[in-house]
Amino acid sequence: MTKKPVISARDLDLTFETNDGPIHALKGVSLDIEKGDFVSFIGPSGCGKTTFLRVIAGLEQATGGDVSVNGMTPEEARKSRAYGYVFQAAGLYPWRTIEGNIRLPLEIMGFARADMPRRIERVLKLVDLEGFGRKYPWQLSGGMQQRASIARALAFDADILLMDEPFGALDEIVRDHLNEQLLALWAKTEKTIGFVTHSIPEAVYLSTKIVVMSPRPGRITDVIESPLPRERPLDIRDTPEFLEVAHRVREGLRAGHAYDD
Ligand SMILES: Nc1ncnc2c1ncn2[C@@H]1O[C@H](COP(=O)(O)OP(=O)(O)OP(=O)(O)O)[C@@H](O)[C@H]1O
Repeated sequence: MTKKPVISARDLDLTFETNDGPIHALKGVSLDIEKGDFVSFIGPSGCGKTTFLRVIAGLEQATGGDVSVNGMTPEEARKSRAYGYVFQAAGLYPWRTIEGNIRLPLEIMGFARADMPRRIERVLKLVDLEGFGRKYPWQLSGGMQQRASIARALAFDADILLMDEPFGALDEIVRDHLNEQLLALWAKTEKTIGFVTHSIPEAVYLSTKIVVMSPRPGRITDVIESPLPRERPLDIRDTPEFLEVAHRVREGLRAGHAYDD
């Protein structure tokens, strides 16, 4: 049986018209993401990672090509709450408690009030923040805030989670811990995840598929299907298989840079 991709991009182009002339942010981008895939987008600054994620999310419109998300246009998918989106900065409202922040999208989407405490409890548990719902964001560490923002993206049960460099601002130990927790969460929830990162080890550790991108114009230069098992202890990073994938990503990034000179 062939699986139908959850997200499918065909020959995407996106040119931003700016005062300094057009910027070709995406060119000829084609990719299939299957249900339950964990796909990382990696590449140098300006290669279009965020733009691609935003096109999938229906927050940006491609100027050419096609995208489908759950068989719908990105805009329809956005309206039908097909995905949760986690931004670079946790972006929690400081005047709302953690519970209040998680409740916000549920309020906007018109979920039944009576149902909210149960949902909030469940997602706080998923990100290991039980008991922190009544705290304010400033009472939590950076890593905990980022987990709270993941909980907010999970609260309305979307099958797809789009994450734009969620752990970029955190120190390495915290990041390792969150990577482990994210993998556990992914295994438990069977979500399809699109994840932007600058970090080779992070991309290799997390992903079933690694998409290497390169700038000017932003395009995909390599798609690596990970040979690593889905269950991954942190020390898998010392295995020859892991290092081999990391090497291929690094080579891909290097080739993209050479093109740039
Ligand atoms: N709204 C916009 N208007 C004009 N240009 C834009 C806009 N958004 C992005 N760009 C440009 O498109 C290109 C791709 O940007 P994008 O943010 O997608 O890259 P990125 O790979 O995510 O970079 P980073 O790793 O630094 O976040 C860049 O040259 C950027 O300046």
